[in-house]
Amino acid sequence: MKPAHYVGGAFLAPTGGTESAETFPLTSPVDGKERGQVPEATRETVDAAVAAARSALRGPWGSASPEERAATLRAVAEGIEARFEEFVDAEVADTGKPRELASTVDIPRAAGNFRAYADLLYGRAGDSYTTAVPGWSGGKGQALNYTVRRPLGVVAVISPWNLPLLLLTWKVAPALAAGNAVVAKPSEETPSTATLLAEVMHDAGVPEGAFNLVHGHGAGGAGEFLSSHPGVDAIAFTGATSTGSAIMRGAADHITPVSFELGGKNPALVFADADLEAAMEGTVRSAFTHSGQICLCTERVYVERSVFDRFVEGLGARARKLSGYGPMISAEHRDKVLSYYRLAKDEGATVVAGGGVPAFGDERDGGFYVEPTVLTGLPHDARPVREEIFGPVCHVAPFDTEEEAVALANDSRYGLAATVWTSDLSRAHRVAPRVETGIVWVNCWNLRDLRTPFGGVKASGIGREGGEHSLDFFSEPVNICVNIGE
Ligand SMILES: NC(=O)C1=CN([C@@H]2O[C@H](COP(=O)(O)OP(=O)(O)OC[C@H]3O[C@@H](n4cnc5c(N)ncnc54)[C@H](O)[C@@H]3O)[C@@H](O)[C@H]2O)C=CC1
Ligand SMILES: O=C(O)/C=C/C=C(\O)C(=O)O
Repeated sequence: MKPAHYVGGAFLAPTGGTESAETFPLTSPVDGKERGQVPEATRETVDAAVAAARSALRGPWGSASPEERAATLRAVAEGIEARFEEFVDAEVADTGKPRELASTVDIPRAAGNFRAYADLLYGRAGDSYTTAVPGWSGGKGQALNYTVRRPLGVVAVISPWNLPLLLLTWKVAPALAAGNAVVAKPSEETPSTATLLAEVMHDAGVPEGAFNLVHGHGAGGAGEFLSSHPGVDAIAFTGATSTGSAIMRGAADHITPVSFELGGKNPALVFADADLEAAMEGTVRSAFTHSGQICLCTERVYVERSVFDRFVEGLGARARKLSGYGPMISAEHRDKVLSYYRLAKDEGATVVAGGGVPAFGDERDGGFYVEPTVLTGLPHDARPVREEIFGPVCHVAPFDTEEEAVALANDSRYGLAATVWTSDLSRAHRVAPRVETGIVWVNCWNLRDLRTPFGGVKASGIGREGGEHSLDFFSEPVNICVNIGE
């Protein structure tokens, strides 16, 4: 399968139609070798995609009923499931992530995203108020106010490389459910499952122009052309906080609304009363799943002093035993993560586990792997403790009081997700609401119910996605006031 743009219901050959001959190489993170070429969308291709989306809103897609839209979403979910292994192969090839992760999380969740929003469409209720008509308005009796929701129009979806199909569909599904037309731009590192999704959309009979796909880079490329496009009515983005700022600057010219899910420096608080084995196992998952390349991953662990040594020893031993993990997405990202490993050592960190590059003695030595790493001993203001690394690494520090634990967790520019490990129910309910993040897990991590609000505070994002929250973002409430007289 070759990555291709999908515009107005047609796949564009890299050298045909409005497309230029420009392509860029796709590199395998597993062995560093080139795996193919990806077309780079020109400004004209992005214009064509936005125009196709606009025209779909005037056609059958724009007049489809919620029931018809729900049926379309279900057909897409079934289409993904029918080609499940192809999707898994493509996601594994692009990211190098363990096959088990792609087949138990990424691809099932992508189909699940379409099903969840098909179901949610049936549960939507609107406001309705009966209002007395005041004498000063020249009338009497009553008026009926009710609210309908109108799609925003053409929605740009810009997604990252870490959970490529999961995060793309997490936005595309509610955007379509709400009746919008979409132009999607996946990460340049991971174009394959998005192209398969376009094939599924095509085969499922999604009306032409309702879903469009353009490939290419971000700054100065397809991402920027799309997010600053005057024909785009809303932008949904997941990725780096710095990219969010850049997109916001472009969006400002057209007052385009944004939904942002950005970076994190997520804390875990481990109290002495916690089930320590469960906390260690949970932290291994939260710090090292997908080699730490999930925005929800734990990078700061605060442990009550009386159990600190035991926790560090247990976490370090588990980290050293990890095998079968995947690589960083690119050489550039590997170098970034390794620069933080070096910085931590230079700043006096104790390396409890990892800290370098693994040697496999096979093709993976040409890939972009780094070791799962546990650090201690850095001051709270050290850069590796404050900045998002986005790799398989966490720093563990002790605390003495609940107050101090909460203060340490909150002393960050980010506020995406936190985990609290305690067996004291009162403490759990006391601490969780005081942690300044959009999501707090108690005695678990990344346990997801797709109806719940998902997103971050501070530099971790703007708005919430999930369930009704996504449908609210992707539609505009319109109040209709009818004078019904006496
Ligand atoms: N969910 C998260 O929080 C994620 C955070 N990151 C963080 O971002 C760092 C860099 O990873 P990248 O994939 O390069 O993330 P990124 O934020 O640069 O890219 C995400 C998406 O935005 C697009 N993009 C980049 N610059 C753009 C611009 N100026 N205008 C419009 N679109 C633009 C990219 O092409 C890609 O589709 C990582 O090291 C990590 O720290 C990366 C991926 C996910
Ligand atoms: O929606 C999920 O379950 C996971 C979301 C993860 C991210 O947003 C991320 O890693 O970027």
